[in-house]
Order: sequence, then structure tokens, then C-alpha cells
Amino acid sequence: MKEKSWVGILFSYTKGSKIKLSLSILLAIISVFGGLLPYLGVYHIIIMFFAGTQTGSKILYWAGICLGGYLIKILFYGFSTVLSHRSAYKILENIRLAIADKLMKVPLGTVLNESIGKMKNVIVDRVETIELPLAHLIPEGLSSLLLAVSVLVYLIVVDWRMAIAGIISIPLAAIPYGIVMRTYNKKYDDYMKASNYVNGVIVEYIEGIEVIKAFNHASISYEKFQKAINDFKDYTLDWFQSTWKLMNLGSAILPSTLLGTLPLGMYLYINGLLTPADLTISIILSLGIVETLTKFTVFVNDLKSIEYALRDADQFLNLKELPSVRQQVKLKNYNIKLENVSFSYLQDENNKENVLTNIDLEIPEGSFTALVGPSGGGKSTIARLMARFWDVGKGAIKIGDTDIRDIPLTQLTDTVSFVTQDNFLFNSSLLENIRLGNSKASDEEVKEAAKAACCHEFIEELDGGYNTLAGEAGNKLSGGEKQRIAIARAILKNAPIVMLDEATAFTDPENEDKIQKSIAALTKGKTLLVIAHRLSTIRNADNIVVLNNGRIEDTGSHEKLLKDCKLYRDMWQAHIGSKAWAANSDQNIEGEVVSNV
Ligand SMILES: Nc1ncnc2c1ncn2[C@@H]1O[C@H](COP(=O)(O)OP(=O)(O)OP(=O)(O)O)[C@@H](O)[C@H]1O
Repeated sequence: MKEKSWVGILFSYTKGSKIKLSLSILLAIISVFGGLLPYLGVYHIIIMFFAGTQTGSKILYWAGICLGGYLIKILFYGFSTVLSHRSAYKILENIRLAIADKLMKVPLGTVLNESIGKMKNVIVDRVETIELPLAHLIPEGLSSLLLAVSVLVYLIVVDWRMAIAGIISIPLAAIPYGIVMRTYNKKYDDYMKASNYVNGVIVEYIEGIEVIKAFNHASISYEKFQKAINDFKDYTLDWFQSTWKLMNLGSAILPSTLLGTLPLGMYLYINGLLTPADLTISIILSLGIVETLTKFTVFVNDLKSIEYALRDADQFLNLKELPSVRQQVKLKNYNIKLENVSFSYLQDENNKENVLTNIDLEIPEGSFTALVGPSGGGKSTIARLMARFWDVGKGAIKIGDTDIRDIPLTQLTDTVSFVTQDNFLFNSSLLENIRLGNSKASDEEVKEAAKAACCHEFIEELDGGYNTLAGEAGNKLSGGEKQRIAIARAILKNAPIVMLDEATAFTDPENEDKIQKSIAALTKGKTLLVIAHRLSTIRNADNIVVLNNGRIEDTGSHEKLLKDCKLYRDMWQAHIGSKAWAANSDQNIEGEVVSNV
């Protein structure tokens, strides 16, 4: 497929800023023409002096033109800059929103496979690098280029020979610049890779700091961190050292326009081929060309950084979306059916290992189904497929006889609540964190949900109560309390289907009791699927599904499975054993038996 040009990518995100952007360009052009007026004024004043026709009023008139032109240049340039900054920020906003929107539409696996460092680097830092160069490129870059061309045309009109002499330094300067530019793309590419790598290492270092400290790996991790930063510094310095001589040579040659215009101008003047007025204005104009062109060379680097930022952003913007329909569907009921479902996380046709194979399962509306089985058997994968974090590889998942691929993603999200073990809290108040379940809920409704999820008491005990920021509260909340907040969110959402990845970590009896109460409040009258890690919590399930190696080994009630399914029986024995062990430990410690098997 033909690669999209970066200018094309840029313009596809100008929605809402097209008028401002066009106006900014128009104002920049007017500013350029304003900038030409002083040259015209000076030209006429010189001619008048040489011809001896100067009068006070004529001089004042042309001086007024010079001043007016200069004011136009400054004012219109200012307006153009304001508009170009606004347009640039709007473009940034559009790109960031488009990436965020895209991340919601691609399979979760695609997002999880990207490093957080890279995503943060692209969405925050790389996109930000577009703003300043873009905002300045429009008025400054455009006007520099236009002014140089206009002055050249003007100079050709005055004397074409002087025009050639005036730009002779450009091809000469192009030689050293050209040598640098030959390797520029490759160097810039390597520079960006090194920059992305450093970003990734920094984010990894900060994210993993808890593990680094816990395992006393501070020095090893710090060395990796330090090495990445040093390598990046060395690379940047090497690149600078390999180019600065040629770049400086180019920068020295480019403005040396007098080397051409002065001897030629003198020669033409002495031979009567150029008037003194034309000689003077030609020299002024030729200095004007190189000055503006020198300004433009600064933008070459800026253009490159815009190009790379857009290409990076475009990688995310081109991620393949989960196909989705828009039209809401009327679901007959909330029965869930998995029909011959197979799935692999690997998309490579030649390297596909099924995580789920030929799964047939029915979960009637209002029933309580539990998924149990050895670790890695595919329990969480089934739940993720039902929430459509990924699409099934083969077969279909249906809700109320409708394939979930034919239900709009937003409707599916409203229909299914998925409470995972990873209870992410946003750094807003706890009130707002719970309100995520239903943005329209009143404060009272949020508190009711919190009460039902057994969170109300501990939230009230926090200094800021419900207004405590989750970031501040985060350190004070236990894992079980965080899970109850997530359950409160789901209670507020009130979706007819609830999937719950039961927490393994928070097994102290008091917490377990509260979590069970909150789950009971969440799941009343709902179609419930629990990924169970502790069999005691699901022995009353209507149907228990034993998953092993991605296949259904058996299904049925607790009693039936104890009788018919060896794997389940073994798991139950192991579970009772561990409970007895825990009870004995408690007995040893506290002198009483705690048994809630
Ligand atoms: N994002 C992923 N990419 C690739 N493979 C994955 C991914 N998530 C899970 N797997 C693999 O899929 C298989 C099933 O994982 P899954 O999490 O569904 O099992 P599980 O029964 O829920 O396990 P556990 O009880 O330990 O949570 C495992 O072999 C796991 O390594």
C-alpha cells in the first residue's frame, strides 16, 4: 500500500481549524507583502535622491509607505501567529482524541501488546512536538519562503544580472548542506529510535520501581537506565560532531551574497550599465533574500520532527479496529450462548495455538454459572471474549440469539459488566470513581451503591470522605477495599449480565465476607458468570463449568461434579486441604478454628 504523505496525514486532522489555518496563511501572505513595501519605498527615495527630484512631501510619502508596510508586516504576522498556534493546538487535540478513540475500538490485545512507554511517548511527547514548529512554520516559514521569492522577482525586475549574482551563494551553500542531507533521513530515523528507546526504559524504570526495590535490583536497573541515557547522549553528540563543520560552512556561505553582487554591481555601474539607484537597491534586495532564506533553513529540522511525530501517531491511528455495527439491536433476552468457540491470541496463521477449542456453553438468563479449572485453562479468556475484548477465531458468542459482533460495542458494554481483578482507580475523587458506572447517577445513588458494596464505612472514615482523591486514598486502601469500589461501580452500572473475575488475593475472612455481601448485591436477578478461584464461593452455582487446557472437561452442579469429574474432585480436595491448613494455622495462632468452607 502506498504510504500516506505526512502533509496528507496532517491535513486530515485539521477539522475544526481549517478556517483558522487558511486565515493564518492568508494573513502571513499579507504580512509578506507588507514586508516588501519598505523595499519599494527605499527604492523610490534613492531614485529621487539620485535624480535630484526629492521634496519633503515626496520623502514623507514614501517614508509613510515604508512605515505602513512595516506595520502591516508586524501586525499581520502577529495575527497569523495567534491563529496558527490555535490551529496547531486544535490539530494536536484532534490527533490525541483520534488515538484515544482508536484505542477504544481496537482489540484490547492490540493495546496491551504496545509498551506503555511508547504509547505515552507518542500520544503526549511526540504529538506535542508538532505544535511549536507547526505554529511557527505557517507564519514564519511560509513568509520567509514567500518573501525570498518575492524579493527575487523584484530584483529580477530591477536588474536580472544582479538577481543572478544575488543568489549565487545559494548553490554554493547547497553543496555542504547537500552532503549533510544525504545521511540526514537515516540519522534522524536512528535518532528517533534511540529517543523512543530511552523513553521506554525511563517509563519501565519508574513503573517497575516497586519490583526493583523489592528484589534489590536497584543497581542493575539503574545501570540499564543510565546506559540508555548515556547511549542517547553519545549518539546525539556524534551526530552533531559529524555535521557541525559542514552545517557551519553552509551557514557561512549562504549569506555571503555581497561576494557576487558587489563586484558585478561595481562593474556594471562603472560601465554605465547600472544606475546608482539600481545598484543600491539591488544590494539591499540581495541581502533581503539570503536573510529570509537563512531563516527558512531552521525549519528543515522542524519539518522533519513534524513528519516523524505524525508517522508515529499514524501507526496508532491505522490500527485495525474490531468491526462494529452502529444500529442498536433489540435483544430477545439475556441468555448467553457460546457455539463451537475456538480462539488463539496469536494472529499468525502458521503459528496459532488455540487457547480455547470448540467450546459449547449455555448460560441462561438470571442463572449463576461458574468457570473453574487449573490456571491457564482459559477461564479469563472466555470472559474477555464475551465482553468482546477480542473476537472469537471460530464459532460465535450470542446474547439473546444475537451474535455479539452484531451488537454495537457501546450497547454491548452497557449490557455486560466485567469486574476484573485489576481494579484500576482513576486519580479523581472516590465519588467520581464509583460514578464511572453511571455518569448520570446522583451523589445519593453513588452512596447507595457504595453501601450495597460495603464501601460506605471505610470511605466515610477517610479524611476527605467521598471526595478523597483515589491517588491519595490508593495507598490507604487494601486490595479488598479497591475491589469493593469496583463492585460499587458495577452495581451503579446495573447491567443485566455480570462477569466477575473473583479475586484470589483478598482472602481474609472479614474481607471475604464483605466481598461476598457486595457480590450478592451486585448480582441479584442478573445473569452471572464467575471465574472462580476459591471453590467454596461457587458451590451453590446453578452450573459449574470445568475448563482444562482450553476445553470443557465437564459441567454440572457441585454435587454432580464431585461424583463424576475427577479433576473437580481433586480441586475440591485440594481446596478443602488448604482451607483446613488455613484453619489450623488460625487455630494455632488464635486458639480457635475458623472454618467457612
Ligand atoms: N494477552 C495474552 N496474549 C497471549 N496469551 C495469553 C494472553 N492472555 C492469556 N494468554 C494465555 O492464554 C492461556 C489462557 O489464559 P487465561 O488467562 O484465560 O487462563 P485462566 O484459566 O483464566 O488462568 P488463571 O486462573 O491463572 O487466571 C494461558 O496459556 C495464557 O498464557
